[in-house]
Amino acid sequence: MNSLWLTLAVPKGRLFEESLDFLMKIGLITERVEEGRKLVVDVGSLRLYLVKPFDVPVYVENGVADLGIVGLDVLLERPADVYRLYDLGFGFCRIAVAGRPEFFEDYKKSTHLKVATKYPNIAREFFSKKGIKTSLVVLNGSVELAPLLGLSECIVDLVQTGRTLKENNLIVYEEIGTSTAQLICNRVSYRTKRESILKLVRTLLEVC
Ligand SMILES: Nc1ncnc2c1ncn2[C@@H]1O[C@H](COP(=O)(O)OP(=O)(O)OP(=O)(O)O)[C@@H](O)[C@H]1O
Ligand SMILES: O=P(O)(O)OC[C@H]1O[C@H](OP(=O)(O)OP(=O)(O)O)[C@H](O)[C@@H]1O
Repeated sequence: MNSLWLTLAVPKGRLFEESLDFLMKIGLITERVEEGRKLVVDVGSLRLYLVKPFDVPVYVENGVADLGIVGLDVLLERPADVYRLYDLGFGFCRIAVAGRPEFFEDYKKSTHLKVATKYPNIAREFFSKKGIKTSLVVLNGSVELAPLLGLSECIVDLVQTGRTLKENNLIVYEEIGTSTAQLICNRVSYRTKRESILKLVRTLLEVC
């Protein structure tokens, strides 16, 4: 492995293709990589680790990967001791509170809410700043089902096109924030592989 070799944790799933587009655009890779069963892929001067989105900061924080690509939503939910090098711009979505239209007036008056979410820390912090107590129901997906079935009064989830909310007759109550993909870096790698990383950042600033 030469000194130019960098390791990068890439999120599988929704952000995968755009992450590769980005790597191609800045010339770090010249051929596409398939999202298959192979989890370590050497391409160009990079070693890619294909991991779950929520695991990207874990690999970077622990120094197993020098760099990572991850949604801001993940970093807000699980803060990691890493450098945030660059906002890559893709993977835009909103983090929002949503629920049934009929409950909206009660929502605005509530001092205690039952909230279903995949983002318990974001939800807790948001409502606690507003002085609202929460009972959290942590789910792993299809969160929109919770208010429909009475499991919660509202949800905190990602909204991109708004289609999932619409198809389930839910509305956005409030926006908490937005999220885009971020390039993150291990703190030690930033020093020990400074030359390669700064070269990458310079290219990125020229091209993006
Ligand atoms: N509409 C959206 N819904 C979910 N994630 C989105 C959306 N738009 C952009 N993203 C970004 O994509 C990331 C999630 O990707 P993906 O949906 O593949 O993973 P996941 O749902 O966390 O994983 P898995 O489905 O494997 O449990 C989010 O962290 C966010 O940054
Ligand atoms: O506004 P939209 O464009 O409809 O996107 C939002 C939906 O996409 C995500 O779910 P995902 O597809 O990742 O499935 P999941 O519910 O299993 O997490 C998110 O949790 C919303 O449910």
